[in-house]
Amino acid sequence: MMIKVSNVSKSYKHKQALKNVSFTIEGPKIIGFLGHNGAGKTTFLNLLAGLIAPSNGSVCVNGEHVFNAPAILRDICFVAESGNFQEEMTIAQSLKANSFFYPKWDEHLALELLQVFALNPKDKVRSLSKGLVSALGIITGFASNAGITIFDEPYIGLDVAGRNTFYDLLIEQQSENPRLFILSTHLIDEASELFEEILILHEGQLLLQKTADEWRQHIVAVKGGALDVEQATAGLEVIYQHSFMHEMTAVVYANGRSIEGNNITRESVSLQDMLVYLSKQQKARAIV
Ligand SMILES: Nc1ncnc2c1ncn2[C@@H]1O[C@H](COP(=O)(O)OP(=O)(O)OP(=O)(O)O)[C@@H](O)[C@H]1O
Repeated sequence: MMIKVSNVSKSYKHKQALKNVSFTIEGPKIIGFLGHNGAGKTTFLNLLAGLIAPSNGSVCVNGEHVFNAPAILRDICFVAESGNFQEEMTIAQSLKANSFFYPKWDEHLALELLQVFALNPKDKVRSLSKGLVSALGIITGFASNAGITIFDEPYIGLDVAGRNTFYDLLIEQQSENPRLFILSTHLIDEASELFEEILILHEGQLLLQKTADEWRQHIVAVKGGALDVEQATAGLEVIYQHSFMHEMTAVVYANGRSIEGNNITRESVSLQDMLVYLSKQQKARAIV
């Protein structure tokens, strides 16, 4: 599956949620789609699921626009943050309705996962706790077998055990039946080992797109005296830079180059920290 996003902007009445965003993702792969509150993640995921149209630009899957394209949408399953289920249906009815919609639906997996999450198929969606609605979303997402499966904050209300079950399922499904999974979550460090590629949005703009290897091996925080750090990182892509007195921290994309110098330290950067660095850098740029 290939998603091509070209110059996409999306405005609501008083708010521009996405600003000229372009990128390409190719799967199968597990993608981490990250950003602070209000960054535009859900807006983009709604666009990708064909639920809303962009104000400008295009979102294409395998070369076709997703908006108003019923055939493509049968291969894209969007599990929304709030749980997009009919409240009056029972769990069994909800799963049945989805099985009619998604041509590659895996009934056997759906039944197995009902037991894993201890859901009673006769219960009405309306009666479920937040965690159990999340479980129903997780079951629907995996059983849909859709080429693109999107989980937007899939485990609200689920405890650690439930979240670990989700992570295990994601790994198991990706090895048995590889798909393009897109996962948007605030629990970044918890999920970061799963991601094969990361996209970070900030205030409607794409700040970073890197594979997990690029991020783990090549993104480095260099700390030390300002002149030493500047010298050691000269010519590299700077993700974040901050000086205080004569000390400096620079987070750089080393791209295979070794970073040498006197009186400097080099540290790897967790994904959670990178998100913080990126948004601080954006704020600093906005002030300048
Ligand atoms: N239907 C809407 N009408 C008006 N503004 C909206 C609407 N949906 C989203 N927005 C605004 O667009 C911006 C992006 O929102 P969006 O929900 O896409 O962000 P997000 O990254 O998913 O945030 P969160 O992590 O908090 O869910 C926010 O400022 C939000 O208030």
